[in-house]
Parts: sequence; C-alpha cells; structure tokens
Amino acid sequence: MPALTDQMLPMITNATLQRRLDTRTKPQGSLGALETLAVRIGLALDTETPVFRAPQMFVFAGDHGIATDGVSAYPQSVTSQMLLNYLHGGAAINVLARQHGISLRVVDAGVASDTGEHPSLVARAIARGTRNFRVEPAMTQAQCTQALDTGRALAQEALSAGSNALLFGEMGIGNTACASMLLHRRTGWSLEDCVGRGTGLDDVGLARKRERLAAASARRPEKLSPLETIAEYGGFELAMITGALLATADAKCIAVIDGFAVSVAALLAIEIDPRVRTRCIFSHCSAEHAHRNLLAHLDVKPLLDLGMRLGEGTGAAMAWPIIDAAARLMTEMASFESAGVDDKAS
Ligand SMILES: O=C(O)c1ccc[n+]([C@@H]2O[C@H](COP(=O)([O-])O)[C@@H](O)[C@H]2O)c1
Ligand SMILES: Cc1cc2nc[nH]c2cc1C
Repeated sequence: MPALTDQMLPMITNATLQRRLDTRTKPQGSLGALETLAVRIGLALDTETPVFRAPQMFVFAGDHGIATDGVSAYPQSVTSQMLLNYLHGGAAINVLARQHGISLRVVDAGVASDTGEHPSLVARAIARGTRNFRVEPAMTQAQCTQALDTGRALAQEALSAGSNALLFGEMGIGNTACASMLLHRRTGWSLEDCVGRGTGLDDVGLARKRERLAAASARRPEKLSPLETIAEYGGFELAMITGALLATADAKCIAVIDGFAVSVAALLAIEIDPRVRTRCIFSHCSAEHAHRNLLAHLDVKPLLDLGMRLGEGTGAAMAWPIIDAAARLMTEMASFESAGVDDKAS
C-alpha cells in the first residue's frame, strides 16, 4: 500500500462546490449540465477554483492481429499511414487540437510497419502489432505489463510537466473488434450487444466479425482477471490508455475519454482501480453500437452526442471547450455579494 500523502486526501466536498455555484450571479441551477460538470472538475482537481493548465492529448496507435480476419472495413496499412498523417498535421484530431489549443502527442504503441524516425513521434512500440487473438493470446503477460507501465509513465510525465487535463484518443484498424471482445469478457454481455460496425462494415462483414469473436472467446472460456483479459484479447494502444488512466488516480487532474475503445480502456482501468472513475469525463457517445450501453453501465452521461465514430481523440477534443468553460465559470464568475446583485428572495 502506498503511504497516504496530502495529494491523495481530497479536501474539497460536493457541498462546498455546490455552494460556490449557488452563490454565483445566476439563478440556481441555470447552467444545467455545466454545473454538474463543474462540480466533477472541482472534485477531481480538489479545488473550488479550478484552472486547467496545458491540456495534453495522447493518441495511442497500435495494430491488431485480428485485423487480418476481415473484421474491419479498412486494411491494416491505414494505421501506420494515419500515424504519419497525425505527425504531418493533416488528420481531424490535428485540426481540432489546433483549434482548441490542446497539445498533441502521438504514440506508436505497436503499429505493424515501421514508420521511421520522426522528431515528434513518441516511439514506444511493444511489438509490430498484436497476435491474432482468435488463435492465440494477443500478447504475453510481460508485454501487457510493459504496455500498462508505458502508458502510466507517459501520463506521469505529462502531469509532472504541469498538465492537469489529459485527453485520450486511439487509432488502430481492428480495434473495435478488440474493444468489443474486452467488453464481452468483462461484462458477460452477448457478442450481439458488444459488436458493431466499426469503420463501416456491411451486414456480411458484421456477421463475420461476430463469428470470429465468438471463436476467439470460445478459445479461453474460463473467467479471466482484468490483466489476463487484456493480455488475451487486448491491444497495445488500449493497454497503454488503461495504464495512463491508472496514473490519474493519484493526481489532481481530469482524464477526458473519447469514444468506444477508450471507454473500454476506462472500464478496465476502473475495474483495476475504482478511484480512476472520479478522474474520467466521458466526452461523447459514439455511433458505435455498444457505446451507449457501456456509458449507461458506467452510469455516466456523455457531454456530446453528435453521431461521431472517428476515434483518434476527436470526441474528446470537441468536448474540451465545454469542459474548460465549466471550470472557468466556476472560478471566474462573481458572487451575488461581490457584484452587488440581489439574491433570490428566501
Ligand atoms: O471512437 C469510436 O467510437 C470509434 C468507432 C468506430 C471506429 N473508430 C476508429 O476506427 C478504427 C477501428 O475501427 P475498425 O472497424 O477497424 O475496428 C480505429 O482506428 C478507431 O479509432 C472509432
Ligand atoms: C481513414 C481512417 C482514419 C481513422 N482515424 C481513426 N480511425 C480511423 C480509421 C480510418 C479508416
């Protein structure tokens, strides 16, 4: 057990934060969901006056052995090609990160082809893609531990450098198959409920994806621990996100969760360390089939519901200005008393 430090003992309470909101110059409750969000931010940052510093987006990229089974509408080559696109600034996440002043770190968690050296690539490949989990474990337990530790270290680095808002995105052809398997095995939900069209599979492709995942699940029918499940059916990029989220549990920060696959990584992190839940802000509900049910299972309301299903952190980046606004309103609004405005008649 780690020693309890001041940093781990929250000082601020729900009631204190609600009181602050209720004394700002507005009718009580009039900022709606922004008020709920402001309270969540205040609790996570452990302050009545939250100010975000250096928002940091991580996009973790990894390839998946299962992608060669025809479970995606796109070829595996797209993962490393998109990685280069991120590095050259041309992807959707680059546009949104620039628009919202979010700095972006692109992590090679284990893409299949070597993308070569690039000054801004965070090269942490565990291997050149996972193995095909329909026929063998996706990774060894040692690789799983290495991926979790790498994610944890990257998050800690960003937190030590002064960020208190980490945003998480992913890229990996075939990773909705991987995330669906993880969801199926952690919740016990049927594959029908867990599997969706990902990048846009047609009906035949969707049936094939379910059939391949049923075979994969039947290979290890016994109950697995969260770590065993990641090693058996996981992906390097998703394991790194789980590790990074675990690092937030002990820090005064928020973790902004993107779409389906990142939410599954969050489900695992919360299962491993329930304290992670208080750090997570779920940015949006993706159009991916199982995402809405997963969010309900986690008992969270996403901030946005735009029918997006791109991944790469785009939902998190879209939600960022709303999250930042909630913190600014809490911190910067005058009170009835300081502004000389009459409060409601009691
Ligand atoms: O964020 C989402 O909810 C989401 C939903 C569907 C697809 N994606 C992205 O599409 C890729 C995975 O889709 P697939 O069909 O290859 O499994 C991966 O790169 C994800 O970032 C992302
Ligand atoms: C082009 C493309 C971009 C993506 N970004 C995240 N997942 C993706 C999947 C594809 C296919």
